Amino acid sequence: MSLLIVDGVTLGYGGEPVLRDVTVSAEPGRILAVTGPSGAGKSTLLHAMAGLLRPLAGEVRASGEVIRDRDHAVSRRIVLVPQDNGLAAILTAGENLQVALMANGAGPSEARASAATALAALGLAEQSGQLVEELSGGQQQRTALARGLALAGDVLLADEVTSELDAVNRARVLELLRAEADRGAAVVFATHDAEAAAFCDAELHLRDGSAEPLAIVKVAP
Ligand SMILES: Nc1ncnc2c1ncn2[C@@H]1O[C@H](COP(=O)(O)OP(=O)(O)OP(=O)(O)O)[C@@H](O)[C@H]1O
Repeated sequence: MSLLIVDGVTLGYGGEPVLRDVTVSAEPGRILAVTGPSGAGKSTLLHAMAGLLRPLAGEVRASGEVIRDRDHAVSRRIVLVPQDNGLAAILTAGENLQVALMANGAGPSEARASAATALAALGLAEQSGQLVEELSGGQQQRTALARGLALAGDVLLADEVTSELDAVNRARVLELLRAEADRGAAVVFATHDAEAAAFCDAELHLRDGSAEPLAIVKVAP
């Protein structure tokens, strides 16, 4: 399992940096909440952790290795559940999981079984054969998380994975994030939801405007 370290990272898209000099670590067995208002840079930080966005300064390391790009992050078993779900709309829920699992080295029958288990854990057993474009927003969100959990990575980066869920499913997702940490993964959870953040072990709060220094407002003992 990997310790993911963000070390003095500055991130941006060409203009003023979105985040400056951010340092934080995501530890195996723990859930780190990344909070802050809309536009504060939560997704930007997760994208850098996932190798999708190259830092302007500083570095992201997993188990001591500097993450170069997304392919490298995938090889270090860093799994991203993106805010927009990233599902293929013309495939079924089950196929979305199976394709990802097979790309990750599973054989077809193992992929089918793991996909079924992960969808069932999210209450989506009945939806496995349904096209993603026919699923509700919340069902799509749960399918994307099921795919991320099925990949059983060393690091799970979950971007706003409860925003479209009712109370029952939100509680279910938080329990599954906890189980993922208990399995030994380092879990990073970007969220607007203060109650969900309180469920996590530590919190990194990003300030709007982002020129302000960042504060870790809660760190578990
Ligand atoms: N691809 C991009 N190109 C240019 N600017 C971007 C890009 N992605 C994000 N930004 C900008 O970076 C800033 C932070 O965006 P980001 O999506 O990281 O915020 P967030 O905290 O995740 O917001 P939300 O809670 O609304 O999802 C915003 O000002 C946004 O406009």
